[in-house]
Amino acid sequence: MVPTPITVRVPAKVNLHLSVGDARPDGYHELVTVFQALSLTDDVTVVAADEPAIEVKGEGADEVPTGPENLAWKAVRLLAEHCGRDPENPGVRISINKGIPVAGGMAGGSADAAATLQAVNQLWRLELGRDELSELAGKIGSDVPFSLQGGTALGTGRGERLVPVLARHTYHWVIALDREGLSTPGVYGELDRLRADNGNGRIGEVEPLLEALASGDPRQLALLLGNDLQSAAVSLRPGLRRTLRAGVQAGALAGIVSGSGPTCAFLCTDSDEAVRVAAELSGAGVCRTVRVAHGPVPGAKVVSEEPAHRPTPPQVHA
Ligand SMILES: C[C@@](CO)(OP(=O)(O)O)[C@H](O)COP(=O)(O)OP(=O)(O)OC[C@H]1O[C@@H](n2ccc(N)nc2=O)[C@H](O)[C@@H]1O
Ligand SMILES: Nc1ncnc2c1ncn2[C@@H]1O[C@H](COP(=O)(O)OP(=O)(O)O)[C@@H](O)[C@H]1O
Repeated sequence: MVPTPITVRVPAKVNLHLSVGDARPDGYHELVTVFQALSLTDDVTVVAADEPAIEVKGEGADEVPTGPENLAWKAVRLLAEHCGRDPENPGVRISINKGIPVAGGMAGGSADAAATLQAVNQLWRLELGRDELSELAGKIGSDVPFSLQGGTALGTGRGERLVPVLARHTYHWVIALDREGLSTPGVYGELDRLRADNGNGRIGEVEPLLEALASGDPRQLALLLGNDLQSAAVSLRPGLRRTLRAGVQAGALAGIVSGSGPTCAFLCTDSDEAVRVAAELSGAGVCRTVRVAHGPVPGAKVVSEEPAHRPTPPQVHA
């Protein structure tokens, strides 16, 4: 029988609010964050195969590991252990098509892990429920549970404890990608260093932002976007200051570094304005490339389940 591949589409995220507490004894920082899933996506396809393998295509594919460090592999191994299969020989081939910038603070690796959990759950007919998958997701990385869930959500703990948030509106974003990524632990470490040196300021409470999301007014939301990691990302990549300024000068309501950066996200009033801001920003020469996106969008979702080699349909000639 021809094996049936399963493809899951999974979104990037931006943190609308990212409040970072002190480092915990385990090295992680206590967070209060609001995630929003955006329409930049990766597609992850899994198929049963004698020889396990991983293939990565699309934007930034060269920078993504194809060995055991790939978070998609970690997801397969974890799921294999969980259901009593051999994690060394799970019999799965994975193909990742990247649309989410790599090492950009948009949780691309986490997204691939979430998509793989979802896809392999279906491939092996495990029927694990949402809560069980989310618990496994949290073992892979702090952002993985959100990539599964999508939408808009409040995250606490390491970011893995989630509560959905009411968001009444579709928000329109311009995403400015930088030439090179930043390391997440490196940015957290830089924040600790800045705080030890000068008591670096902290963003306010999350409640006003939650109220703005409930109201659905992008102008109100724009005033409340905040990210404690932004100063650390800018300290490591000073050029981001110019990018953030250029987006607002181009007409965005506000700009923010996405998570640990260096991607910058600009909130716009509507989709036409986002296209206009994107065009102007791409001409300003402050970033590698520019995308438009909207959110919230759903989390990891199966988009196709079809035979790998579909018979060619008969050709009809006019
Ligand atoms: C900063 C955020 C914001 O959503 O994402 P990115 O912007 O990088 O995508 C996350 O906190 C990143 O989450 P994720 O990328 O899943 O991180 P993990 O694999 O769990 O941890 C990688 C490293 O980041 C640091 N880390 C992560 C989460 C956290 N709450 N405190 C931390 O200090 C630790 O040094 C940890 O070893
Ligand atoms: N499937 C994957 N896609 C992208 N990066 C991955 C993947 N698996 C592991 N990585 C590693 O994770 C690092 C962080 O990538 P990514 O998750 O895209 O960014 P961020 O943590 O900034 O959101 C990359 O530099 C890469 O080495």
